[in-house]
Amino acid sequence: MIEVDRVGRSFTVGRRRTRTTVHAVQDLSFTVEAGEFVGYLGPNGAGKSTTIKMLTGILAPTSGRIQVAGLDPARRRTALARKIGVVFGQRTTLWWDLPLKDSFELIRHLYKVDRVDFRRRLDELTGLLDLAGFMNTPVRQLSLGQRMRGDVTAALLHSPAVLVLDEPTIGLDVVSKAAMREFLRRLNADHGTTVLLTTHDLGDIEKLCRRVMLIDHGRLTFDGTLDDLRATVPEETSIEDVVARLYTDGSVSP
Ligand SMILES: Nc1ncnc2c1ncn2[C@@H]1O[C@H](COP(=O)(O)OP(=O)(O)OP(=O)(O)O)[C@@H](O)[C@H]1O
Repeated sequence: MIEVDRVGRSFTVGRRRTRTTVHAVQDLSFTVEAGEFVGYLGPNGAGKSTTIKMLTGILAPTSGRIQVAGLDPARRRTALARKIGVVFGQRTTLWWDLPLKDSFELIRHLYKVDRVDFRRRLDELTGLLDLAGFMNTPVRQLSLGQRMRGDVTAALLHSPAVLVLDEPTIGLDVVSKAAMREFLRRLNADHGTTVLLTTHDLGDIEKLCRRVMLIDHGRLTFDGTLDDLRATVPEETSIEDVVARLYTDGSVSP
């Protein structure tokens, strides 16, 4: 479903004499099969957002090749939009001044979702994410947790095969976080939606992901199961300690 083959992305920063090249992602290769739920971890500045922007066609790679749902994201961004859903936890894709339900209606038009399919899907998502109480509320008046549920719904209205999530539980309280995780778990289990999840919340990873990929300084430093990741340290250690050690050492020795 997702194929990343020796991908690099660099940025030129500064002017004239201070001009330097930042290698945000380097020689990155991985494959995600249909139906997988994969966690994508890395310290600040590691290259996670750059990867996600390339997977969704927002940025083109400077080298290598990417295929998502059989399409080159940068070249086929519009076609890909029909097959992929994206949630950036720190930003909203909803219309700030419109009631939530109007945002959804606009998305139906943009994605040309059949009216009957849309109704069915929205009813299902309204139930699962408990949206009914604020469907008529303008987005700017929603709490963070309500807004996030709205954003996740917006990303799924066209029933995409792949969902890419960038910190979907950031700022949520424990109850909202648990509800969001349970929703994502069911989405993957019941609909077979392929999910790539970027988060700094290791609870998300522990609850949801069997497979974890770690990126550091733009390079993949680990790709394996959560158990493999834990096995990289000898004693009984929390996942936080394991990951903190990896971020500090920058390498994994099984
Ligand atoms: N548009 C840009 N121009 C210049 N440098 C950039 C740009 N976007 C990202 N970078 C640099 O590329 C590197 C990777 O950034 P990226 O945002 O992908 O990291 P990240 O893993 O998502 O970090 P965080 O966890 O802090 O969100 C960083 O050094 C960053 O400064």
